[in-house]
Amino acid sequence: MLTAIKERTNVELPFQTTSVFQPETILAVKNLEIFYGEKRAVNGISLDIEKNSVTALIGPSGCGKSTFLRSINRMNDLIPGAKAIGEIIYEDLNILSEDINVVALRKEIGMVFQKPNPFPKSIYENITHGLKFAGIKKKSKLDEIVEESLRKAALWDEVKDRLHKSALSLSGGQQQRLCIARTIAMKPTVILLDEPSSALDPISNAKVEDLIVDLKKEYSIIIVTHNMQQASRISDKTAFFLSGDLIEYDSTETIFTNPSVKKTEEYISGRFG
Ligand SMILES: Nc1ncnc2c1ncn2[C@@H]1O[C@H](COP(=O)(O)OP(=O)(O)OP(=O)(O)O)[C@@H](O)[C@H]1O
Repeated sequence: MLTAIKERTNVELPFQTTSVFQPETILAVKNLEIFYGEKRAVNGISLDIEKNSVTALIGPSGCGKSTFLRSINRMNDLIPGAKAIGEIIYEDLNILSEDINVVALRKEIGMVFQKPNPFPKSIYENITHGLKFAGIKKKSKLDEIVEESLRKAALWDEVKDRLHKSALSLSGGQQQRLCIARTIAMKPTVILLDEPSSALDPISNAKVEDLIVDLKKEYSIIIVTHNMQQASRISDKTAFFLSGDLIEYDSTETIFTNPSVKKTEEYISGRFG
C-alpha cells in the first residue's frame, strides 16, 4: 500500500531499506525529538513498534504521549511552531521527511481521538465520506466497504437497520466505534488511539477494549491511556514516558510485574502522576 505514498511523493530513499527492520517491526522510531517552538516536548526517543500488536503509551499528564502519537501520522504539522527531528521509519520511508504525502500517510496510519467526533451526517456517510474523497464512487463498492468496516468495528448488528440515520443519534460508545469503523474503511495498517474510551461509560469502554484486542489481528495499534488496568488488559507492549523521556519500554507483563526502573514501578503503583 505504501507504494502509493512513494509514487505520489517520489521520495528518494536516503538509506538502505532492507536491514532497517526486525521481522515484526512496523515502525522504527529513532532519536525522535519534538518541539513546540523552543520547548522540547519529546527528548530524543527510540523504539520499535511491533506489527499486529497493541502498544500502550503511559505516563503522567504532559509527559509527551499524545505529542509522540500525533507525530506518527504527522498531525503535529497542524500545530503552528511544532517541529519533529529524527526518524520514524515505516515501510522504508521516514514519515518525518518533508516529501511525504501526508494525506496518503494518514490513510495508512489512521487516528481516533478521545472524544468521539462523527461528522453531523448519516452513519453511512460517515464511512463513505473519506472513500468518495479517495475516488471510490460506485454504490455497490461503497455499500460493501460500509458493511465490512462496521462489522470489523463490532457495530453492524446495532446499526444495520438505521444506516441513513444521523450518526449523532448514536450513543457515545457507538459513536466511538463508528469513528473506528471510519478509520478502518480507509484500509489502514496502523491505528493510533488517543484515550479512545476515557469519555465512555464502563460497558462501552469494555466493548471498545474488546474491539481493540480483536483488531490487532489485522492492524497494528498504538494507544495512549491513563488507565493502568486498560493498558495491562489490552496491550502487548507498554512504553512509560516521563517529562518527554522514554523511561522504559518492554512487554506489558514485565512493565506491570517486574519493571527495571524504579520510576516505572512508582508510576504504575500510583505513587505519582
Ligand atoms: N499545541 C501545543 N503547543 C504548545 N505546547 C504543547 C502543545 N501540546 C502539548 N504541548 C506541551 O507538550 C508537552 C507534552 O504534552 P502532551 O499533550 O504530549 O502530553 P501527554 O502526556 O499526552 O499529556 P496528557 O496525558 O495530559 O494528554 C506538555 O508540556 C504540553 O504542555
